[in-house]
Amino acid sequence: MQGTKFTSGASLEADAENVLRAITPTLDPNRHKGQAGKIAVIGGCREYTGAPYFAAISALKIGADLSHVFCTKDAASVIKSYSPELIVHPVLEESYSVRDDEKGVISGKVLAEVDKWLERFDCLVIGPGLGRDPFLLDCVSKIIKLARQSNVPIVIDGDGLFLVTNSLDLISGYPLAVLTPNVNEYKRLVQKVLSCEVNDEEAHEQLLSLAKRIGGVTILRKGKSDFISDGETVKSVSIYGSPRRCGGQGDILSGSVAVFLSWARHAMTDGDPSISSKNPATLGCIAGSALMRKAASLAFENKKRATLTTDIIEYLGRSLEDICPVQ
Ligand SMILES: NC(=O)C1=CN([C@@H]2O[C@H](COP(=O)(O)OP(=O)(O)OC[C@H]3O[C@@H](n4cnc5c(N)ncnc54)[C@H](OP(=O)(O)O)[C@@H]3O)[C@@H](O)[C@H]2O)[C@@H](O)CC1
Ligand SMILES: Nc1ncnc2c1ncn2[C@@H]1O[C@H](COP(=O)(O)OP(=O)(O)OP(=O)(O)O)[C@@H](O)[C@H]1O
Ligand SMILES: [Mg+2]
Repeated sequence: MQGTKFTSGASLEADAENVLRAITPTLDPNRHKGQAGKIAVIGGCREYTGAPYFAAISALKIGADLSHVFCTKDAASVIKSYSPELIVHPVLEESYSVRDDEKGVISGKVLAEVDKWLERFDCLVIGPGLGRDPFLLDCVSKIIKLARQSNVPIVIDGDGLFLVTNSLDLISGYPLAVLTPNVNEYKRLVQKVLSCEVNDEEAHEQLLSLAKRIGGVTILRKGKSDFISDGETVKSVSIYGSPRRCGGQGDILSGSVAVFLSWARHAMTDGDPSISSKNPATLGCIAGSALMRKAASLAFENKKRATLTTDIIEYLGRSLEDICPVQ
């Protein structure tokens, strides 16, 4: 991204610390469990158990009250064993465990299990460690449709992006959808939606038109700087992160964006005038990106080359505390 039009515009840089301060709720003794956020991650299969864990535990470490994971049966006991804090639902099925003649019934059961909970969630994160099994992705398409009907915000990452890039109708025109593509995922989106290649000379305009063409979703393009657009504006978050590119940092980000998006919506409902005209999805992305990068830089200061995703997660709390101290 260096040397592009995109990075040269200093005015693009978001005032991330003030966004974090505006949307982070105070710790009020009158609040009950759940009011600081109930998040669910849809992801976790035979191959990947780390990614949904990272997303779900990050949500808790930032300050959400409850974090659920909906994953396959194979992944569930593994994810539970990482943490007793997570509520894990072993409901998803992959093709290898389902006969063709059972698919309709099983798909109905998966949907019913998720639907029981759906309206209680403030945000879903769809995709970390989901895998690409066609039957499983078909069930997840139906979950996305249900979430839309119930106006539940969704953050789409990892294999969730693989799914929606091939079925854009799932999210097109849904302003409560956030896409968090990495370099590969962004390339696939641009190719599919704009029928061209990524153009870093016109990166700002390209991101705007991508968000506009998909129809009002918010896109957080991850990279050396993160760029965020809802089709109306473009913002960047460039605060220093970490030079370590260990896997899992995007998963932290997706869980963080889910919490901050929920908090931003609550702050707006509470009538905070400093953010009343803003898009909560954009605010959630700015806050999530800034916090993830700050935590990564603190972890790197301490662990250098040995920095891993679990180390970064340990710094999420302190990073938020530095910006918004508990009163
Ligand atoms: N500890 C964990 O559990 C972690 C798990 N993680 C989880 O991993 C998943 C993939 O995410 P990622 O970031 O590796 O995807 P990305 O950069 O597009 O791909 C890199 C290359 O791999 C290939 N490829 C990927 N999946 C494929 C498949 N099923 N079958 C075939 N090819 C596949 C891909 O090829 P292409 O898509 O271009 O065809 C590209 O060349 C996702 O669920 C994520 O959450 C991460 O969050 C890290 C920590
Ligand atoms: N070159 C970089 N310098 C600093 N931070 C970066 C750089 N590249 C990515 N990041 C940060 O790391 C986080 C994850 O981005 P990344 O592109 O690694 O996602 P990802 O490939 O989806 O990760 P994951 O391994 O979890 O799937 C983002 O918050 C982004 O800001
Ligand atoms: Mg990723």
